[in-house]
Amino acid sequence: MRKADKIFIDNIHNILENGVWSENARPKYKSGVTANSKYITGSFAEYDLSKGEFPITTLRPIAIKSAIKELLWIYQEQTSNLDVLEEKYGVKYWSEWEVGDSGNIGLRYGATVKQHDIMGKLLDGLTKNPWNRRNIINLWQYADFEASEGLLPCAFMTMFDVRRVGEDIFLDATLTQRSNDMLVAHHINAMQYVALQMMIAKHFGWKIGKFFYFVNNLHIYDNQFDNAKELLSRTPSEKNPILKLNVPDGTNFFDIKPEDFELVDYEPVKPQLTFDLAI
Ligand SMILES: Nc1nc(=O)c2c([nH]1)NC[C@@H]1CN(c3ccc(C(=O)N[C@@H](CCC(=O)O)C(=O)O)cc3)CN21
Ligand SMILES: O=c1ccn([C@H]2C[C@H](O)[C@@H](COP(=O)(O)O)O2)c(=O)[nH]1
Repeated sequence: MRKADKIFIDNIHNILENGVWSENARPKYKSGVTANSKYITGSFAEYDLSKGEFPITTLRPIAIKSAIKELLWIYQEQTSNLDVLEEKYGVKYWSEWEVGDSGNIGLRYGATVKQHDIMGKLLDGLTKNPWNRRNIINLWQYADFEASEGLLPCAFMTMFDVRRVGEDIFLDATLTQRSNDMLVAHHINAMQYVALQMMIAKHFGWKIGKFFYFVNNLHIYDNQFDNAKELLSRTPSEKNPILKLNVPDGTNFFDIKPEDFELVDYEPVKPQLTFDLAI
């Protein structure tokens, strides 16, 4: 079985059998009922992208194109404006987290990237000395949290390092996430940061290396148990999906478009599941 499917199945079993229940949970369902979840802490996985190990399950369809568009909204557009996400990119799934009638999700994500010129500084650091060990994206900015309301970032820190093997330079990345709605967003989050890693690698003409994924609180909500059991009853695809970025080496980070990405050999098990999200 593919690594990502095995890890997903193991994580579901682990949460159902060894997880503990949240108390005083923040989110609520649309009905107003508190959304509790069963969770484990300290989940870690390693994927060698250069060997075709991508962090995507085949047990249900994952909205990869939407995930990549959301990522471009954050790191290229550098805005938290929902009109941009919904109208330019056609991604609707953030609307529940609008702050009042502001049209945005607060000084968070893309607005934080812009506020601190995080992407500019990251690319600059890698340009000046690829072997520096300080290539960090940190969206956990307390000053921004004090400046506006809004959901706090979940996938909040990414670190990058280069590694030479013979003639080739590989770019490795670590994504750190404080909280993850596993059935909904585990593979969305992992694959969107793999896409970011691929974009940075292309910008410099490097190869993609390893992707490390750490989640501190990995959970399944109390209204998702039927979905969890349905996923466990399925047989993963025999095919191994691979994400490709079809642009030449050296393509500027900001010139890469959603349609430059292609997910090949992706034949997820259907039908799609539906989720009543914790908001
Ligand atoms: N409880 C919760 N879970 C999340 O995953 C989440 C939040 N809240 N709050 C902020 C963002 C919004 N995210 C979301 C929200 C909805 C979908 C969703 O509905 N996904 C569908 C398909 C969407 C599509 O086709 O565009 C899915 O089946 O995964 C995904 C990510 C991730 N984040
Ligand atoms: O990119 C994302 C954004 C959000 N989530 C999930 C993780 C949690 O279930 C909620 C956020 O609730 P908190 O109470 O702030 O932890 O949204 C995700 O998995 N990925």
